[in-house]
Amino acid sequence: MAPRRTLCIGMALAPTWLRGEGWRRPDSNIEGLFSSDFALDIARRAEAVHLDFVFRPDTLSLPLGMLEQSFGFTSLDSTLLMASIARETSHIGLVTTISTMLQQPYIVARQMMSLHWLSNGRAGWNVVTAMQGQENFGMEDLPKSEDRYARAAEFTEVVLKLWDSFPAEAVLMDREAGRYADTALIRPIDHEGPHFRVKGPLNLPARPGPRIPLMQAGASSSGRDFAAGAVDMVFAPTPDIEAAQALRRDLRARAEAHGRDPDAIRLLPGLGLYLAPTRAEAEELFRAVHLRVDRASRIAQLRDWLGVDFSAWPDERVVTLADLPEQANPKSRTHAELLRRVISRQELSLAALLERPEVLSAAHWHVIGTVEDAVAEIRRWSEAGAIDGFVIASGGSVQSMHLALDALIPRLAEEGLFRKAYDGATFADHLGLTEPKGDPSAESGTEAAP
Ligand SMILES: Cc1cc2nc3c(=O)[nH]c(=O)nc-3n(C[C@H](O)[C@H](O)[C@H](O)COP(=O)(O)O)c2cc1C
Repeated sequence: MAPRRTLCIGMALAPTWLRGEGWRRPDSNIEGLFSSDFALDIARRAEAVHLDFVFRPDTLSLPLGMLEQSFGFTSLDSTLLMASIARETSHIGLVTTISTMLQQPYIVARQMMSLHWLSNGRAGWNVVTAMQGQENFGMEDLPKSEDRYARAAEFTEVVLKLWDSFPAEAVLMDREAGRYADTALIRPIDHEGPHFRVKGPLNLPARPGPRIPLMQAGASSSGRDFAAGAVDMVFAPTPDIEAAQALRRDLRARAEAHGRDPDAIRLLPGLGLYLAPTRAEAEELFRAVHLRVDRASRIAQLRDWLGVDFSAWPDERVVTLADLPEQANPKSRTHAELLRRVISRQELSLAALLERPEVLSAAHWHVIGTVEDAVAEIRRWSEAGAIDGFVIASGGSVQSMHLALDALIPRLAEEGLFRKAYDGATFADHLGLTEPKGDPSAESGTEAAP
C-alpha cells in the first residue's frame, strides 16, 4: 500500500506534556492552564511549522482519583477554547471534541458552524461517543458500544443535514431589491429517526466551501465501520507498526465498501513523543514522568479496561487470556482489545504489564529518544503504509514539546515527509477536501499538497 506523499499532522493541546510529573517542573506554566494564552502559545508554534491542526480531547465528567496527583480531566470547554484560538491564528485547523452521546445535534451543528465562521473555515469536529460522564446526563450506564455508534451515525447524519439546510447561496444581501435571503433555498430537514426528531433548518447559513472535516476516535468494529462511512480522519492508539498497518488496511477496505475512495480516510495514530538532546536523557525523562503513578492507579486502569481486579495478585504471576472475562460492555473496546492483544502475544508478569504504555499512557505509539530517532521512526512507519499522519501527544516536559514542534517538524519538512508552507488557509485546503456539500461518500479524497 503506497504511503501518501506528505503526512497530515495534528498537535494535541491536552496538555499531555504536563501529565505525570511534568506539571511539577518549574517551567510548566501549570498556573496558566485555564488561560487562553496557554493553548495559544502552542497553537502559534504549531502554525509556524504549518501543522494541519491543533486538537483538544474533551470529556464531561471529573474522576477525582487522578486529581490528587495531576490535573486529570479538568479542562476548559474545547469548542470555546478553539474559538479563542481562532481570533489569534490564521491557517491552522481547529479540531474540537464533542460527544454524540451527551449532546444534541442541533446545538452541535450550530456550535461547529459558528466555529467555522469565526475561524474562516478552519473548524474540525472530533466525533466521540464518550467513555464516561453519563451520570451528569441522567443515565446510570452508557449503552453498549454498538448502540453508541448507531446513535453517533444518526447524530452525524442530522448534523450534516442541518449544515446543508441553510446553504450559503440562500443569502442574497441584495441591498437594492431589499432582499436578504432566498428562503426557497432554505429547507427544513424533517428528520425522524430512532434517536432524534429534528425539523430544522439551522439558524445559521453554511460557510461557503467544503464541509467541516470530521475525525473519530474509537476503533472497535462498530467504531471502524462508523468512521469508514462518515469521517475524514481516525485518531487511534496503535502501539506498534503491525497494529497500525492492520487498522489502516481495514479502514481503507471498509471505506471502499461504503463506496468511498480509500484515500478519503486517514489513519492518524496518537504519537507519544518523549524527546531530549540525547537518548539517555529521553529515557530518563520517560522514567521520571511515570515515577509516581502508583500501583493502585495502574491496577484501577486495568480494572477499567479488562474488568479484572488484580490488586491481590503477586507481581510475578503471569497474566494470560484465560484470566480475562469476556466483557459485554467495556468502556472502550479499543483499549480493552489492545490490552488483550499484548497479553496474547507476550508472556507478561503482572509487574511487566503494569509498565506497558497500554497501561501507563493510553496505548499510543511512542518514540522515546532524540529528534533524529523520531524522524527515522516516522519515516519507517510512513514507508510501511502504516499511517497517513499522526497526532502529537508530546510527553514529559515543555522542552520535549518544544522539540517536537520547533525541531522535529522542520526536520520532517526537510526530509520531504511534511509540507514546507501552507497551500491554502482552510482546514479543508490542508486535507485536500474539495466537495462543497455534506455527504462524505461523494468526496474526492485528494492528497494534501506538499
Ligand atoms: C484514542 C482515543 C481517544 C478518545 N478521546 C475521547 C475524548 O476526548 N472524549 C470522549 O468522550 N471519548 C473519547 N474516546 C472514546 C471514544 O469516542 C469511544 O467512546 C470509546 O473508545 C468506545 O468506542 P470503542 O468501543 O470503538 O473503543 C476516545 C477513544 C480513543 C480510542
